[in-house]
Amino acid sequence: MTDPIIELRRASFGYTDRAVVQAADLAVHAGEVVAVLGPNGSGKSTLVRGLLGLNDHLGGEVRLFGQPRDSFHDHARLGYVPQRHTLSASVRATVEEIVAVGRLSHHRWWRPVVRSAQDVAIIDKALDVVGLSDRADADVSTLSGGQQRRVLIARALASNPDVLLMDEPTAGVDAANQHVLQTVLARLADRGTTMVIVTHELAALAGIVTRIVVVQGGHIAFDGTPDDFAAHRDGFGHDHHHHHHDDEPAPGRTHLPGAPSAGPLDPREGARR
Ligand SMILES: Nc1ncnc2c1ncn2[C@@H]1O[C@H](COP(=O)(O)OP(=O)(O)OP(=O)(O)O)[C@@H](O)[C@H]1O
Repeated sequence: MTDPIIELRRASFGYTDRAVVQAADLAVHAGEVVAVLGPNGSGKSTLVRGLLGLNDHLGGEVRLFGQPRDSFHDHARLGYVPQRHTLSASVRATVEEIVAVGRLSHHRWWRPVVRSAQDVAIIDKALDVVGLSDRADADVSTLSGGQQRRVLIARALASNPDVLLMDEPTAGVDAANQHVLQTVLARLADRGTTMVIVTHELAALAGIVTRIVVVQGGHIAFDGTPDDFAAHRDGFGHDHHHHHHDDEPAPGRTHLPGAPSAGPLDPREGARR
């Protein structure tokens, strides 16, 4: 078996000297799609950000692609879509320009950035995967929140990462756009993309997820297959049923078949076509 892409051994992460995630053991291998579940404040974001080096590493080991994280510098291999992040309204850039930023990590900083034919092809492909090819020249400030999250996923994809880490990619997104995002994630899973997805919406990822990790009170309380999870879920005190307000689909709404075009459920979209 090859080295895990991500490996934590008794790893603790937190903020200054407060350990939020404690003694976490986790190994993610190529091709896995891992859903990270758990109640609000349990430490899911802290875990994902911690393994990326974005908060304090307070103990244990973190290895990326078989190397200790401190000696790992090939950051383009990790794509990260942060939580509740949309693009600032003050950004004056087109969708395509934002996605092109994902290519920067493949250019030497001391050379002028000239976009190669390969860059262009990868950018086009990333836009296609998230269903935004037809909006490539649109100003990002004119896109809905859900579309902006898809731009950020495309930007992460454009760096051709070996693993994509996403923190609640469907949070704060309306039902129609959530369905589009689900389609995007399913397409990525079909292509064999390794993913770690923090979510409160496991049902939306059914059929995609190969493994479930539950974080509770800063500890990994469960790590197993979706079948094991289904068999054990009553042991988790129903915490994972705790819906995040942002992620809760609007009552009475049905998902539109035939994504990726978000369609008439999002009035903002229709107005702009
Ligand atoms: N930047 C920060 N500085 C200090 N404490 C923080 C910071 N970010 C998070 N925390 C604390 O860490 C704990 C875990 O937060 P975290 O965001 O990891 O939880 P989560 O499981 O991702 O929650 P949610 O489902 O609400 O996104 C919380 O007690 C939170 O207050």
